[in-house]
Amino acid sequence: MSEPNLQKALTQSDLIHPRSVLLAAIERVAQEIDAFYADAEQPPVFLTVLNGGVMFSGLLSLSLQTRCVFDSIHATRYRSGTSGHEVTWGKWAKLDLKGRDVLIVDDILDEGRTLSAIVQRCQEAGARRVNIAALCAKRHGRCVPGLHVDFVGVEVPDRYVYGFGMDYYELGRNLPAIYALKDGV
Ligand SMILES: O=P(O)(O)OC[C@H]1O[C@H](OP(=O)(O)OP(=O)(O)O)[C@H](O)[C@@H]1O
Ligand SMILES: Nc1nc2[nH]cnc2c(=O)[nH]1
Repeated sequence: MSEPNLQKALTQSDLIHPRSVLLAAIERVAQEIDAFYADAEQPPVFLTVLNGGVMFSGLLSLSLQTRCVFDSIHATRYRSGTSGHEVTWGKWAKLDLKGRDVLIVDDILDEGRTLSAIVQRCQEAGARRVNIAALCAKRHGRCVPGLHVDFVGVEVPDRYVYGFGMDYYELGRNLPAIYALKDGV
């Protein structure tokens, strides 16, 4: 493949969700999360999944009333490309998750293999309750059976998407909207 070119990719993509729609969705998700944790006995662990979850995580956390403690992990399956492989772990949480409520915060639910692996590791670490917030979820029937995402911002089509944290060959993460490559690109 030739050097990835973001400007060219944008000409071969559709704008799916503009910034205004994403910001409104994040506000709604924050309210849902606040309602969910209203009776929590201890601050949940707000666990950001690097790298793509960073923009969603930052905006979401600033809109939450819930008092949280913050940590992050890095899990990747796409390794700077547009197709998935097995999950590779970078960093894991520094906090002890034993007995804690954990809210996993990620950019996208696609096939759900990354989120499934993260949930499993949190459970193995002794988390009391594990829930998931994702900025977007892809519409298709290939998601890991049994995986439940509790809080979803927006749906995206079954195409490669990027922007608002998500990369196109590591480019475009700071585009303030979500784009999808056209089929066949
Ligand atoms: O549902 P799946 O098909 O498993 O894919 C979803 C995962 O893919 C993305 O991470 P990615 O591997 O692109 O890593 P990055 O966030 O560092 O770019 C995203 O952050 C999810 O964790
Ligand atoms: N950037 C990006 N990362 C993903 N991880 C899983 N699916 C996708 C996708 O469509 N785009």
